[in-house]
Amino acid sequence: MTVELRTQRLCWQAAAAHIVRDVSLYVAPGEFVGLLGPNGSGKSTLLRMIYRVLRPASGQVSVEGRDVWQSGARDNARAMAVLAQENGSEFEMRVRDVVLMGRTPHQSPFARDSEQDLHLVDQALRRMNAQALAERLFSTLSGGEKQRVLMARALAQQAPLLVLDEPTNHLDVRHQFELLNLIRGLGLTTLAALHELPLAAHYCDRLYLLKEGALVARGTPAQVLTPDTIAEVYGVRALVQPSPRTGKPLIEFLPDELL
Ligand SMILES: Nc1ncnc2c1ncn2[C@@H]1O[C@H](COP(=O)(O)OP(=O)(O)OP(=O)(O)O)[C@@H](O)[C@H]1O
Repeated sequence: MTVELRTQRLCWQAAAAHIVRDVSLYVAPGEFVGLLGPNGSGKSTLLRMIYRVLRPASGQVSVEGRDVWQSGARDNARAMAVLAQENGSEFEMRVRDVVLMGRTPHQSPFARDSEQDLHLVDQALRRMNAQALAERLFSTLSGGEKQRVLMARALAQQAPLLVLDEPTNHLDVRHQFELLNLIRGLGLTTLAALHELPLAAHYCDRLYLLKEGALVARGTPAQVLTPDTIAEVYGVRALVQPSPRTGKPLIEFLPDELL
């Protein structure tokens, strides 16, 4: 099953500051959409309203037409798996039990973990190449290992929608590719905040670009990742040309020519 995600005119403010302004976006069933923007542009705040941690000042979030803020936490957890930025590094739990938390929305209260739950946990750990960590204490893992385990927890949840806040954070280059290949291969509806423009260009079907809380560009990677837009939003000069191999935008940053 795949689902669609829609936000309509989402706003959030802190004191008098408008942190997210009027953001309407759409992720089609099975689409992998990237959310880009500089530090502090509002990506995490927007995602937190989508995954129902931060109540919007105004606007709506709906999954398959159902308003997430009108639905229960359990229904939402079945529909949406989340990789948040605050990564729960305080967990004093075995890795296997952290991943098992992903099964909670499917379990009835006080029920024991089923064979199916344990099987899905093993499968998710294998997919994230983290089986060897299963018996370790989560708090003792490296940053990248934690990230892979939390991604395994999101996979074990078997939700049709993934909302990911910087999923490649802490990952080395090979693990970044493995994770993004995996996400693309799952074919789930996915919205991911990303910092690495070259990765977004290669992996995402479409992109939304935030600046100071508002959307300033949307479209395919080739439409969004132009030298002018990168200069305007990030203050960095870049050369962009289609890859001879994939046709997707190849970005060469010019780090000595900051604007
Ligand atoms: N509770 C709050 N009170 C005041 N300001 C806040 C609050 N939460 C977020 N902000 C501010 O809102 C802005 C957007 O923050 P947010 O974390 O959404 O940005 P981001 O695009 O995810 O940034 P980064 O790329 O650095 O992770 C920042 O300037 C942040 O300091």
